[in-house]
Amino acid sequence: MESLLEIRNMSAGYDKKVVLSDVNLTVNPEDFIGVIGPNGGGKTTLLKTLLGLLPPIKGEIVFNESMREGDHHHIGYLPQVNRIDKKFPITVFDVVRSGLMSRKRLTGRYSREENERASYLLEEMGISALRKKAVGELSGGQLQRVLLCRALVNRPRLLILDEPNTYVDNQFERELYERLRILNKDMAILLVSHDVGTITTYVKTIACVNRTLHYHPSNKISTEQLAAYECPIQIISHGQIPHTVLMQHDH
Ligand SMILES: Nc1ncnc2c1ncn2[C@@H]1O[C@H](COP(=O)(O)OP(=O)(O)OP(=O)(O)O)[C@@H](O)[C@H]1O
Repeated sequence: MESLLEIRNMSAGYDKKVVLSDVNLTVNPEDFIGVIGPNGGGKTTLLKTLLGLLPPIKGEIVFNESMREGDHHHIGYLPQVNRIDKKFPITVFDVVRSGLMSRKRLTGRYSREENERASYLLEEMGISALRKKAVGELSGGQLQRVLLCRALVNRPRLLILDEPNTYVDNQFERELYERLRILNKDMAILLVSHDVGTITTYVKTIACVNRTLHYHPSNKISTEQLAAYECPIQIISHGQIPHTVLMQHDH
């Protein structure tokens, strides 16, 4: 299996409430997939199943051998910043290292390489000076940078980002998307976004999620196609859509 993972005929949901059904998706190492869909369509549910937080009701997710390390999958995850408890008294450096948690459990402490990796990422992201700060003291943009370091510290083969354009910091948002382009040379990326403009600018392919998943093997998508996938653009978009990036139906 050359792909990183395959979702096969999966249904997922909560307490017998099926949110997603018949989901099939193959994620390859070079993929940059934008995940879009209306509110409540099941995007977060899909992420939860990939992260192993929610077992499929039906079907399965098959991970490539290279994605597995004990019970740990090589997935880096950047949560929505508003899902983070900022009152938690933990330093920036420890948050970054917490991305290594499953390794630490084996030995009880971090190796020199792991500490160096965490320091390197802080340096890379231009936030070394924040190393000893408590996360509660950070701005939204700073916190996002820290969380991206955490997502990358374990050298993931797949990076999952949940709605990064809810970032408060516009400069970081631009920086982030440029950074993702570079990171995509080394890892697959799955980006959940409400911003169709961003999606079509940066991603390579699109997954429309609304009760099921329609895979669109291009980053150009017309409003007609979105409608056919039951992902009408008015429902998805929260802001203005730069329609130049959307394919016209006669193309
Ligand atoms: N823990 C839960 N228990 C029961 N139902 C849930 C739970 N979490 C989500 N749901 C329901 O599952 C459906 C899909 O929700 P999900 O959060 O996956 O959608 P989404 O596409 O991520 O939406 P949004 O764009 O608003 O974040 C919704 O109807 C939601 O109410």
